[in-house]
Amino acid sequence: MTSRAVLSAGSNIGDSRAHLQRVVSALGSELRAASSVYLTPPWGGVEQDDFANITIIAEGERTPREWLEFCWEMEREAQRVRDVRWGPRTLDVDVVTVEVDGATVISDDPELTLPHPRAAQRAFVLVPWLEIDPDARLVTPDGELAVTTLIEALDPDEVAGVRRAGAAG
Ligand SMILES: Nc1ncnc2c1ncn2[C@@H]1O[C@H](COP(=O)(O)OP(=O)(O)OP(=O)(O)O)[C@@H](O)[C@H]1O
Ligand SMILES: Nc1nc2c(c(=O)[nH]1)N=C(CO)CN2
Repeated sequence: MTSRAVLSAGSNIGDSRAHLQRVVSALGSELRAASSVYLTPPWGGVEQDDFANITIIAEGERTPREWLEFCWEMEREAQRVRDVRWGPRTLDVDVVTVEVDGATVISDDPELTLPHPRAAQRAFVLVPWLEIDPDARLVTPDGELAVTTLIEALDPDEVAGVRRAGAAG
């Protein structure tokens, strides 16, 4: 079984670039592509510092659940404290979507919902993803859509707020 995961990582506490870089490094030979680091205004209505975000493509023999466990492990290592929903954090790693043997995995399990139910609304996920995969597509409740189409549907100010800040690392 070969699986391909798109992961989104964000940080707005501490050395954000270092937190993101550790995720990239931890993937080792499973890393296929990592976007530049983007500085992004906070999404979700909580007043807080801007985030640094990256989107990553990884490939390996992991099940979807094992990709989630990788995300948890990364968050644990960054000593993330669960506090305010959509609030500040040292590191947040989400599984955006997983393909197993070329087919998109669909799951409504609250512990691992796939594709991630809010990814289509998040410029901080989609813009970096497009950088590393110009043909990226996401399965949404409205069908499978090109990431470019999803970005066009977002608030242009939100998209413009996602600023490339240089290579990861
Ligand atoms: N696709 C997914 N990727 C990561 N976590 C998920 C996913 N689907 C469900 N979850 C569950 O969501 C729980 C809460 O995640 P987390 O605290 O990172 O949420 P959040 O970052 O505040 O919000 P959001 O889910 O909107 O990014 C996780 O413990 C995990 O079990
Ligand atoms: N720009 C941006 N906003 C967020 C982010 C994030 O990674 N980037 N993560 C959040 C946690 O769910 C809430 N809001």
